[in-house]
Amino acid sequence: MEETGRERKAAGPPPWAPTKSTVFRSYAAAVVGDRAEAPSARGNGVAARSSNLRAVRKRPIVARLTRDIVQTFEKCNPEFNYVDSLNPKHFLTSPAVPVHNDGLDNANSDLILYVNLELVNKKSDRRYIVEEMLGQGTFGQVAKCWDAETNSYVAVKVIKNQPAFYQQAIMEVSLLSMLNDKFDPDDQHHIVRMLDFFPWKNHLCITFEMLGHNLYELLKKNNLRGLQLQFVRTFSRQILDALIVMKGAGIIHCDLKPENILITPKVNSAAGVKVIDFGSACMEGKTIYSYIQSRYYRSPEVLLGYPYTTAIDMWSFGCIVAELYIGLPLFPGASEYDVLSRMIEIVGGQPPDDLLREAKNTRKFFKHVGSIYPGNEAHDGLCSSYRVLTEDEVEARDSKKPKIGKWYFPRGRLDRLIFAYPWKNLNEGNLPETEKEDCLALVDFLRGLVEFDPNKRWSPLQASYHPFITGEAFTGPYEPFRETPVIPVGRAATVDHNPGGGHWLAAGLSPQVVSMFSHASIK
Ligand SMILES: Nc1ncnc2c1ncn2[C@@H]1O[C@H](COP(=O)(O)OP(=O)(O)OP(=O)(O)O)[C@@H](O)[C@H]1O
Repeated sequence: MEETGRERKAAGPPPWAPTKSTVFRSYAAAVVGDRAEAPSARGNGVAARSSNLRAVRKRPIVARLTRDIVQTFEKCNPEFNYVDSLNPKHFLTSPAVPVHNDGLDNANSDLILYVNLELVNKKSDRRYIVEEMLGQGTFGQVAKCWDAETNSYVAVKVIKNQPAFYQQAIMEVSLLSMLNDKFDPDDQHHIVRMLDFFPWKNHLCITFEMLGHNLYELLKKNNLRGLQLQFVRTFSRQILDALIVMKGAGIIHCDLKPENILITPKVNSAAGVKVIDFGSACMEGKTIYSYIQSRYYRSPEVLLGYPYTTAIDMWSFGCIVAELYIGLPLFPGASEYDVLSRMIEIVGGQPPDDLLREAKNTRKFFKHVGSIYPGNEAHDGLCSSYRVLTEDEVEARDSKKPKIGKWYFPRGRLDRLIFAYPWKNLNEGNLPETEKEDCLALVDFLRGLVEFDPNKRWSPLQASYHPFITGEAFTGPYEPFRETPVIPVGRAATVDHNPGGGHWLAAGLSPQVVSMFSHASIK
């Protein structure tokens, strides 16, 4: 049941499939008061403050004292000759021991980055000067660089020097160029902008606009206490906007999580976010890998090995919305079994029988018992033929206990959880009317996202009409309009008409996005 290397291999995982998440350790350490030692989810412990001259610019006193320091030395001593190569390097990559690629790469095939290293697009002669590390991930490293041509900072992702990573990075480049150029030419839909890409010393480098902290970092800064509802709403609306565009393009992100949603520099003092990291993305209908998504945000159909669609991103999105509100991941399972057990306990019910019948991994988690198990009875009045395995049954089968993580919030159903937050033993009755309505709307919103059945789970467009998003009064459970199957615009030949466009505009969608979804009908 655990994610052993052998199991990953058997499932035909891509080399970039998420490794055991360190996020949980990070949260756990933080929650038990060991925040100082909590490793960053992105392992950017090597990120160092640069001491180079460019960085010095940011500190005015030091800047004044050291400005033109080389020229000053030269004036004092005509013999003085500054040689860049003798300057001790301030390494940003860890480990920085040269192993491969003529000593340019470390043992992990990462280019050894140091302050002031130049990454050059030889075709355009555009130079990016490395300043500090922003993050180290599965694919490679992301460094903050100075773009001398535009006099601005950019984020450069330096992909590992290995063919599989290179190939998948090419996919990232092609999907993102399609999203940027064709689906979001005016940069209105909260998707990161790719600015450039080029090979450098056998590494593919992808340049992005420079964004701010990711949402996990934001929650950490807030002591994992969750955000005010207005920010949860604003961020949710913007992420949905990006998801609408992605679904229209037929692109599944496959790794939506707080670390991949970055805060944008404030425009008119308005808070904003953008979706990043299309390094695991694929086209709908061309799904190759079964081992995808980070564990806490992994959808039931991916856990169970069932064919997946853009609906898996909506599951992850639901997990993110809940996490933004409560400050902690909704399903921080230590193993896939633990994640699924938490889903069943928090959401209530279980995946539908037809999914369990067809999924490849059902036997890892469920026992076939005949039509007697309550299963989804509370939802659809039907008994299930499948019962989830107990921990003892898993242990007896695997000869080891399944890994089960701690619970950092009160156990119970989603509605109780939202109403009880911030765990002050509140119940619905204690809340002021306005907050109660907000909470009811949030619970109802989440209900449509963390829905076990991918066919019933709301699409991004359907979710975008929920009162939690539109800000309309919440008067009762939301019934989404019926959406006819959409041929993703990425594959459709033309977009010819726009039924119900006016209505969609009322939901705050731009005419451009509305025009992309001319295939949906509003009932
Ligand atoms: N445009 C950007 N601006 C600022 N920081 C960025 C940018 N892009 C990435 N980062 C930082 O680098 C981290 C890693 O980026 P990204 O997720 O693209 O790399 P990755 O190798 O695919 O990571 P993972 O293996 O975790 O999926 C992000 O969480 C973020 O903190």
